[in-house]
Order: sequence, then C-alpha cells, then structure tokens
Amino acid sequence: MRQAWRVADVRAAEKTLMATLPEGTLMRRAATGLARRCALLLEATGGVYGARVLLLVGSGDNGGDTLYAGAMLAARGAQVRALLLSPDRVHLAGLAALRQAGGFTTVDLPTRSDLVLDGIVGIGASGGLRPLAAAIVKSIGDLRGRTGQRAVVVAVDVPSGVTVDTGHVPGDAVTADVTVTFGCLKPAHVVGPAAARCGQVELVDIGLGPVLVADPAVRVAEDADIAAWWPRPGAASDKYNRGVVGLATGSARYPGAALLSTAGALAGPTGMVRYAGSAHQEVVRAHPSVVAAPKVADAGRVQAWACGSGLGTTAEARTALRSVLATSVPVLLDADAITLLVGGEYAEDLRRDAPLVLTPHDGEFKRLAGEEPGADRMAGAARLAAWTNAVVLLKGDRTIVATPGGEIWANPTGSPALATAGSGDVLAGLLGSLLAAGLPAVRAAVAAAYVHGLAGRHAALGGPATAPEVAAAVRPVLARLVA
Ligand SMILES: NC(=O)C1=CN([C@@H]2O[C@H](COP(=O)(O)OP(=O)(O)OC[C@H]3O[C@@H](n4cnc5c(N)ncnc54)[C@H](O)[C@@H]3O)[C@@H](O)[C@H]2O)[C@@H](O)CC1
Repeated sequence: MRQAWRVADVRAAEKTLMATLPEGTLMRRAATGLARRCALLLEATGGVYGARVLLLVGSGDNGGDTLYAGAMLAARGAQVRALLLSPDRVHLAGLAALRQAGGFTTVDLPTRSDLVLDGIVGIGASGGLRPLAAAIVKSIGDLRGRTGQRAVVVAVDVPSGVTVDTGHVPGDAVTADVTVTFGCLKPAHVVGPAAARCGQVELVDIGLGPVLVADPAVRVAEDADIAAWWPRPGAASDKYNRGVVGLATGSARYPGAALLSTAGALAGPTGMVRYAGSAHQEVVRAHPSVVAAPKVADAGRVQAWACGSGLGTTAEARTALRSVLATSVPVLLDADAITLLVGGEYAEDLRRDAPLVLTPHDGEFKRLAGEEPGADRMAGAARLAAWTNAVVLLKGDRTIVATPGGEIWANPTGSPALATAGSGDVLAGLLGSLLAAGLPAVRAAVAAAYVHGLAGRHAALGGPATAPEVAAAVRPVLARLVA
C-alpha cells in the first residue's frame, strides 16, 4: 500500500525533523536525490556532460531545491540556465551555489534544452499559476534537445499548477515525464487530473518517515494488497461457504446489464451466483451455472446483494430494491438503485446494520448528494459516505473509495477503456461477489476497482474494448495477480 499526506501534515513533520538537523540539511537531501534522478534521465540523451538543462525557478524553497540540483548538474559539466520567475525573491543561497558551479541565469526561454526542471512552485502553491508562469509552462513542450528529442520535463515535488491536497488542476499546469517528490507522496500524485500530470513519481527519502505521525489523506492499493485480500478456495471450500452473491440487476428494457453484472460476478471469488429479475431466462441461457428467479423474494439465500445496474425505476425495480434492503446481508447499490434513493423514500430502509456500498458516477452522485463531487473528489466522496453511512465508490479516472469514517482510497489502475457502456455493470457484479465472499466493504470496493481497472487495460490491448471484453479480461488479470 502507498499512502499520501496533506501539505499541513507534511509541513508539521518537516518542522519536527528540521529542529533536529543543521539548517539546509533537508534541502540538500532533496536536491541530491533530484540531481541523481536527472543525471539518470540525461544518460538516455548522451549523459550529463554538455547537456542543456533549464531550471524554472519560483520564489520559494521549491525553487531552492531546483537551484541546488542545477548546481550539482553544472558541477558535472551540464550547461545549466536558471529562468527566475521572481528574481527579487529567489533562494539566494541556491542561486549562489548554481553560479559557483558554473551555471547562469537567463531572462528568456532558450531554444534548446535536454531537460527542464519545474521548480516554479511546490507544496507552497496557492491558486492557479500566475500569468508569467502559465505562459512559460505552455511553451516548454516545444523545447528540443541535442538529439532533436522533446526536452524531458522533471517536476520538483509536484507539477506546478496542480492543487496539491486535492489533485485538482484549476488551469494551466506542468505535464511532467517524471516527478521527484520528497519525504512522502502528496494527494496530487495519486488523485484527480493532477496524478496524470506527474508522469512517473519517484520518492526521495529525506528521513521524514519516523516523524510523519498524522493519518494519511489517501491510500493507494498495490498488487500485493489485492493478492493478500483476494479470497481463494481451499480444501474445505464448497459452493456455499465460498459465498453466494445475489444480483438484482437488469430489466426488460436493459437485459444487457443483467448479463454484464452476472459476468462480473462469475469472475469473482464466490462459489455461486443467484440472479433475480426479469432477465432471468437470458441470464441462464448465457451463463448456465447461475441460479435464476424472477424476483428477489424467490432467489434463495445469498451473502450479499448487488442491486441496481440497468434495473430501471419502475414499480418492479422499487420492489426489488426494498427486498434487497430488507435483508441482513451486505448490499451494493449501483446506477438506478442510487437514483431511486433520491427523495428519501428509502431513508428508513437504509438504516441497516450490514454494510452498504454505493457506486455512483458523477451524475448519480449529483442526483443523490444534490451537488457535484466538486474539485476535491476525496472530500465529496467522504461527505456522501458520512451522510449515507455507506462505503462510496465514486467512479472516475482515479476512482475514489471513501468510508463513513473518512478513510479514503484512490484507485491507480483506471483506464479510459472503462468509459464504455456496461463497464459499471461488470464492476457491480465483481464487487458484489467480493462482498459475498466476506471481504470488508472497503476492501471489496478497493479490490474490485483495482481489478476492474486492470481488466480494462487488458481488454484494450486488443483494440477498443466493450464491456463483455472487460468482463472476460478479469480472469486473465486475476490469473497473474492472485494465482
Ligand atoms: N520544508 C522543508 O523542509 C522542505 C521543503 N522542500 C521544498 O520546499 C517546497 C516548499 O517550499 P515553500 O514553502 O517555500 O513553497 P513553494 O516553493 O512551493 O512556493 C511558495 C512560493 O511560491 C509563490 N507562489 C504560491 N503560489 C503560486 C502560484 N500559484 N504561482 C506562482 N507562484 C506561487 C509564493 O509567493 C511563495 O513565494 C517543497 O515543495 C519542496 O520542494 C524540500 O527542500 C524538502 C524539505
């Protein structure tokens, strides 16, 4: 698991650490790690010696890191130029170090550069980029290096222009090939559109770990977490004790949603899938191992329900939703089931002891919460989770999972391939299966989003993917991940 911390918590930890160290130690550690990474990147274009390096230097310590790293590269023979965005407020010691190592300042953007270091602004950023910085950021994509290649862009700590604590990108921002960050990850590295601006994120250890005592703002699962959590059958397993998942999905109008949620559920860890709804005949025809009935009340025992994908909002759909909520097992509500909650008709039914999971996309979120998820998607998801006392999985490029207690996860495996009709139905089935297999709701949501994202990527390898292909890709992904 990776974790990211908010700026205020990072600053508090840095303060504690700095009190124990000679002045400038942390900045030296940061700059050394940064320079080392830059040197490795320059190897690909002919080495450090003779390389043209452009430093974009803002007025804070982020600019200081950049100047010291530039000095180290200049000492190894790179031609280093520093473009100072606020010459009257530059980090003076960093500038002196650069000059002493043979680096220069410049007032214009050079025509050639092998490497650009973005030290305009780091965790001290407030608001969007100022106009001068924005204009420079727009043109760094045009810079070419000594072999004609596009200049490699390295962001120092975070790409300038992103909102560090939320991952929001309010305007122009740097798009980095590599982001070298210090001490710990910050939310912008893993959440929202900012995460995509970071490129490859590299963490330089500056000794912050032992003093970083605050809870992380957001957690990110890795392969090893999913492998550790994923239920597997053992010698004593049978189809019932592996868990049975119930699906109340699809309708006469949307039978496909029933089939896709079933396909998702069948790829999950449960021993059996029960389907209840008007598409029962189609489901059994397509998936003979499924036990199907027309109504939830006749479906038989399950250990969790997934309800709502393609369910419609008819009287029949309302009965299905009420029946599912009346059970004492974990329930996942997706799509139309979320829409049905709007208006409060089911407020009493939602008061249940067993876990509840909601999987809205932005439109459903807005309908239910009465507001957009907003620029801070983590806070938006957490608010809805607290309000509904449910685990909320807010779909998006970096899907967010939030618990009522405020624990937040960001999914790192998202893929544009998942922006296709029916892919959410597959996710609902898979997540339902994980709930039925006994995973705590938050892990079920995190693991389902993770595997679903990988399945989207896998399916897209063969060209534009449809939801049945995403469902079919879950098994090969699991074979690699949890075999
Ligand atoms: N505090 C520490 O112990 C360490 C800090 N380090 C570096 O220090 C950085 C934080 O330094 P600072 O607190 O000085 O803050 P920054 O350097 O991130 O930015 C603050 C400066 O940028 C200006 N600014 C703010 N928003 C702006 C915007 N939108 N556009 C243009 N200019 C803007 C402000 O006027 C201020 O002068 C970190 O990101 C990291 O790079 C590292 O050296 C590691 C140790």
